Amino acid sequence: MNDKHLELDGVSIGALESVSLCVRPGEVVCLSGVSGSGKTRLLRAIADLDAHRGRVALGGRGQHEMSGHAWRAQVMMVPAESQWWFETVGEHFAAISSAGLAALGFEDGAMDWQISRLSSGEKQRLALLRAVARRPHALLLDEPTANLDDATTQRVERWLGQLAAERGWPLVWVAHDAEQIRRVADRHYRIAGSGLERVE
Ligand SMILES: Nc1ncnc2c1ncn2[C@@H]1O[C@H](COP(=O)(O)OP(=O)(O)OP(=O)(O)O)[C@@H](O)[C@H]1O
Repeated sequence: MNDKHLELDGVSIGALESVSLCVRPGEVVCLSGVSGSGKTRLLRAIADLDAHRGRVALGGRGQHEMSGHAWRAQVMMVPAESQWWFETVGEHFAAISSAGLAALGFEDGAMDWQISRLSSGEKQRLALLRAVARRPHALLLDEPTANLDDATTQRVERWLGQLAAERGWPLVWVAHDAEQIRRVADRHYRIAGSGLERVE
């Protein structure tokens, strides 16, 4: 199990200035804010996908002490719109995770599906499974249930919450839905102006 904290110290990107935050292993921190307030950009800064100022570290090791590729293998972002490179689902996975597929409402046969046939909700769930299968040490989720119905949303929430606790991931979860935030968050911050404001 991972025991590494994800730390942001004075991170600035776009309109956000000097954001500092520490997410503990197994802790779910939700980020909300109006459209365009900078939630996605902050996740992209944490994943070292966009240029930013300030320090981001996992377990005391700074983002810039390793290549972007090595960093993102540990601090993995699942964007709102997933990218797929091969023709079938299974080609994106090193091995079949029957338990993971079942937890997300799929049978093993889903590995043979063509990417072109996937619904947005199927893509979203399979992108989460793909990220989890790569054994990250921290996870950044951008509206991971945006395309899902209520029952599936809650199934995915339970699955992610359990995995974060079991594997000790610091988890940053961008969400809009207040009910969802109440269900999943250990802490909740709203983007207010150029910073984060704690919501109790
Ligand atoms: N690469 C970029 N360079 C400059 N500005 C950008 C860049 N990417 C996004 N922006 C702008 O930064 C602001 C924040 O964008 P961001 O995607 O982080 O918003 P968000 O809070 O995730 O919004 P939403 O809830 O609509 O997804 C927006 O005004 C957007 O147009």
